[in-house]
Amino acid sequence: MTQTGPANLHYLANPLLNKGTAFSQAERDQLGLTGLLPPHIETLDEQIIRAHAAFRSQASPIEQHIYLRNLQDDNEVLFYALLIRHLPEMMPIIYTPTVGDACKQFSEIYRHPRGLIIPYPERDQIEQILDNAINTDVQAIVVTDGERILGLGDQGAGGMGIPIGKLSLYSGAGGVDPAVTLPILLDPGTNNQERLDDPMYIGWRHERISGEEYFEFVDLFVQAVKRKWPQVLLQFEDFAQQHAAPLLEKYRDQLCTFNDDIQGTAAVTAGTLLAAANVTGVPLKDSRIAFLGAGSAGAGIAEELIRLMVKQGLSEAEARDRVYMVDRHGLLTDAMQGLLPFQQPLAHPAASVRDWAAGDISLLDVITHAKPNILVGVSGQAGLFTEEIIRTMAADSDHPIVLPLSNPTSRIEATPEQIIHWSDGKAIVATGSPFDPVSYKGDTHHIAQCNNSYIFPGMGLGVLAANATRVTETMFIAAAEALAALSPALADRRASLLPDVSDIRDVSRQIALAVGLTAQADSVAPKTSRDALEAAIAAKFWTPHYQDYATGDA
Ligand SMILES: NC(=O)c1ccc[n+]([C@@H]2O[C@H](COP(=O)([O-])OP(=O)(O)OC[C@H]3O[C@@H](n4cnc5c(N)ncnc54)[C@H](O)[C@@H]3O)[C@@H](O)[C@H]2O)c1
Ligand SMILES: O=C(O)C[C@H](O)C(=O)O
Ligand SMILES: [Mg+2]
Repeated sequence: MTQTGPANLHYLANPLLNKGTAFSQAERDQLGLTGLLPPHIETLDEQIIRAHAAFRSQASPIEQHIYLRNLQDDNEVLFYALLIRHLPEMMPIIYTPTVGDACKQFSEIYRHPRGLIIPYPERDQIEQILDNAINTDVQAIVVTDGERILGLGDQGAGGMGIPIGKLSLYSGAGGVDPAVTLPILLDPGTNNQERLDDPMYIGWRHERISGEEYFEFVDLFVQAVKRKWPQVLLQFEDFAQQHAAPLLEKYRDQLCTFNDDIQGTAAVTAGTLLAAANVTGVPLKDSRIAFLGAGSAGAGIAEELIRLMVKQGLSEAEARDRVYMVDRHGLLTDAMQGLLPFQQPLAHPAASVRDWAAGDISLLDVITHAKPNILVGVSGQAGLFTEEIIRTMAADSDHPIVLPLSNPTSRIEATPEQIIHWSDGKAIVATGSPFDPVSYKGDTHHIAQCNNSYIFPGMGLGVLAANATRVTETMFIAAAEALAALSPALADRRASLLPDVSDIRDVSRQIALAVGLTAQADSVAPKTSRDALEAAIAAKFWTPHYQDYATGDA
């Protein structure tokens, strides 16, 4: 059937359908596209080369981000084909750290609609808003409310950059068809005065609603999602500390959901530390672990490590005794006022650490007295791992493991270069944001990127391929163990603790298998054979390719 007039826009304006210069002559004839496109018909490969040159010609990472986001809003097949071919080069642009700048500048760089925005004043219309999604078969949602964007705090509606970036990795790293993904921003206002004062701010210009009103708003959203897409996987991302854990507890048994900052981070860190244990020869159960930052990520990681230490033979009390959480007011103890419910089980008896300091027990006090061999930074504050802290730690440990996980790069607790120099080359380092290898005294230290991006794409693929209805803690343990088993450091102690980013699609497939098998064992997914699950993962795994609209071939 030959189409003429505006109907052809259907193909050009929908990024899930558009092929740009790759529309064939037959398609151009049939869809009424002749004259709208330059005459030279390109292959996807040629388009990738041209798009890569254009990407390279951008003057700065944020310009490159803007370029890629525009390409994504124009032609998703080309965007993903380009991204997958150049993942190590482009991941830091569409994701951490550049996505942090994109969130800060979201209003200035806003070009096209993507996903859904649900402002608080429109809370009575959530069902209609969900109906307006351009993709109807929605299987995976990432939602944020913009309140704790990386370590950059409240970015209001600018937080939308994060669900967009995370879902780009669902498809780019996890093989989930972009047609089934949906980024969502809940906009309950912002307390970021700079945004409220900015005439260009595109969000709801109002201070954040809070308390009961806030939880009711989120509940209206979750219940509407459950009604419209009962099977959907709902990933919560970058919610503030006072909301993240309560929302997870409230919804984890109501639908297929997880909190990436709590659970995804826990799994990637556990996987990194299981791999590190093979390098150092010190099993996790014999480690002592200090955290700077006892928030969503810190507590999530701590609880996961405790579960693993118990699995390795410790009692829960023994495992808890090995974990030290330091926050703004020092080491968490049971004498502290105002600990949040999720922090309380991680507090040490005050009596057991009474002699460590006269007042608040600092991280340095913890390093001095507890002599941890593992130090994790999830404070969102730059520079807190001082030279004295690292030197003190290295003096007591042959292989100190130091993980400054705060993102983006500007928030890191200490750079790999600093840590390796201060520890005289002894430290094993992994970071939340990407870093180049460090040379020190003739050795090259590879810096793994310990970021939940190694987990959530495979988790998403596994949940969808296995038809899981819930996300359990054991599924995250399985993901951590699968990741650790893929560590290049198993074969070569000098290699990175985690697989190269260029291998992340294979990593995601392996994690998906482990997650799917565990979902079946946990009875949250229909039982199948391992072969059938592998086949389901392979069938679900999307690679960018063009459909032939002339013949109807997919
Ligand atoms: N690498 C990853 O995959 C990954 C995953 C999740 C979070 N993160 C990063 O971790 C950081 C924290 O995230 P979160 O979700 O836990 O946030 P959060 O707000 O829940 O927790 C941060 C905690 O750090 C504490 N803190 C702040 N300043 C401190 C100081 N000077 N000394 C000690 N503690 C201090 C806060 O009181 C809070 O409890 C962010 O920068 C985030 O980007 C990284
Ligand atoms: O987004 C990231 O890079 C990791 C993590 O989810 C974070 O909030 O820092
Ligand atoms: Mg996050």
